[in-house]
Amino acid sequence: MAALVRTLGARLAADPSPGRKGLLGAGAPRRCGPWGAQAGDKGARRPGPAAPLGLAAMPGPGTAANLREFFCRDGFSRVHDIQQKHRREYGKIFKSHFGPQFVVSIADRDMVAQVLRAEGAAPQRANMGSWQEYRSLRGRSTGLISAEGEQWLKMRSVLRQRILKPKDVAIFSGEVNQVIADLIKRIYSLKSQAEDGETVVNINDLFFKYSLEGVATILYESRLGCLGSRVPQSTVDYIQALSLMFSMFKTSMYAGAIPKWLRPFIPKPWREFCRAWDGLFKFSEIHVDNKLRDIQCQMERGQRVKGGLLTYLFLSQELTLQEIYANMTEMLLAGVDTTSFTLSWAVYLLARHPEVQQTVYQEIVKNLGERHVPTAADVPKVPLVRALLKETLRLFPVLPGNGRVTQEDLVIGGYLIPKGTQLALCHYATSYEDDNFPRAKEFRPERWLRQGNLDRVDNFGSIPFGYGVRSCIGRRIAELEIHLLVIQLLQHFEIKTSSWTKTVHAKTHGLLTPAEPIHVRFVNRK
Ligand code: HEM
Repeated sequence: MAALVRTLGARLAADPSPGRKGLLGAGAPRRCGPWGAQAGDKGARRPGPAAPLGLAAMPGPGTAANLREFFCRDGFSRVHDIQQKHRREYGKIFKSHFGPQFVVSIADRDMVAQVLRAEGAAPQRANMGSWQEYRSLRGRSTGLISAEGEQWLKMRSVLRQRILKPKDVAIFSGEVNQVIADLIKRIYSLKSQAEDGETVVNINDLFFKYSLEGVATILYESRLGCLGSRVPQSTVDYIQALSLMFSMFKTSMYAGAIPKWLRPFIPKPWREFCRAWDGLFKFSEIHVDNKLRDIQCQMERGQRVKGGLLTYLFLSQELTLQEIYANMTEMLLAGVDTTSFTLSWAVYLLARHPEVQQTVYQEIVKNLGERHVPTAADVPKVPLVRALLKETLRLFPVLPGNGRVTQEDLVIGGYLIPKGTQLALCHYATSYEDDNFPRAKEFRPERWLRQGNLDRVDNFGSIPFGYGVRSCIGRRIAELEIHLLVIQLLQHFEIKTSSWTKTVHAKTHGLLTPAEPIHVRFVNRK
């Protein structure tokens, strides 16, 4: 590893801006957005009409320090902490090198807003070279996450018609409620096996199965059986591939960060990266093919074919079969851990804050009743449930940072940032700024409640689903799964800390995850 650090360090020192001529300030700007240095330029180092500074003048950790932080001090598990540390040390905008990549980090609400509001028609999130390379190696298509440009625009315009708006996903309330009914049964069964009759250990395991079952029900229009006592083998294989993908997070980061020419010397990261993807694709192909066979049978019998997202994709023929496989694979990857970790954090926060839990419960009972099974139409009647999710994602944004590659020269914070620069938007750091959220460290869901119809509680300091045309396409699915489950959990149980519930810390493991398992007591309401 030391040799790797030395080699990368030497290459970066020799070529501080790989692939970009003039990145460190040399070369004339091609075009700056009309928003320019003055608009919302809260963090500018040299305000006013002065010419923007070049990147050479931007502060930031040195290459060697950054490599040490990430590769030797396990910085990959502390991405969220490092954001805050660098924000304190270097200010709201700073530069760093990560492997062969040069990154400008932005840890300021107004600058983040400036970047995202200025996006073009097909924003690029990050260099997806390693994802794209795997796909072309195996003859597979890219999906929404890995695609760029025209290809992305085409797929996004097809998928957005079916799942982007709350009303599109409201129709899945019935299916989601069936999954919730199974989860509640499972909780009763786990409680009955516990010594105290109440404690469920490692709730993320439970919510992982719920999220996988829930999102697969919507994406594949079929049940996987994750919440039963015997999980089918193909699902077990998938879970293994998924955990390989995440446990290999660091490895897959290395797979992207390690240049190709180093692969013969360090083959494992790339090999494991491909193995994990093979498993994820295989699972999607099995379920997509099953659905396709079903539809063919129905058509042969002369029946009218009706269905959800996948059926629509087959019948409309707007995407090729390879594109359907790729999108189902990438959406499933994006839709399971994100939802399950968010649920784990929400339940943890409710257990630790009984007074908040009681207020949310009272609102549910008052506006929906003690046993009414809610649908999407009921969610606006319990604004505190929505506020709870927003506050959970503010404190524990499952994606602590996001990325954009600039598509034209930009002036941000008084610096000229050339087209093609990788930006890191530090959402975790901005979520904990008192200026953005008074008493930011405190869990106060009510901060998200609207005072009146005209009041909008938007805040670029916390945008856990991203923003704009490339924001999370599964947001409404995740919200439906989480809102409906939280309502029913609180209708059935009072959630309490167990004697084992300690303060749980966050660590970055690809996503912002609990560093320790969370155990809680589900106490029956009646
Ligand atoms: C709590 C749950 C979730 C959170 C916090 C979350 C967050 C995010 C974020 C921050 C992005 C990047 C947005 C941007 O670049 O502006 C994203 C993208 C994406 N998410 Fe989610 N997500 C969640 C659940 C889901 C679910 C359930 C699905 C699928 C059903 C999903 C599918 C996707 C896809 C496909 C993209 C890429 C979109 C594109 O590039 O066009 N996500 N998500």
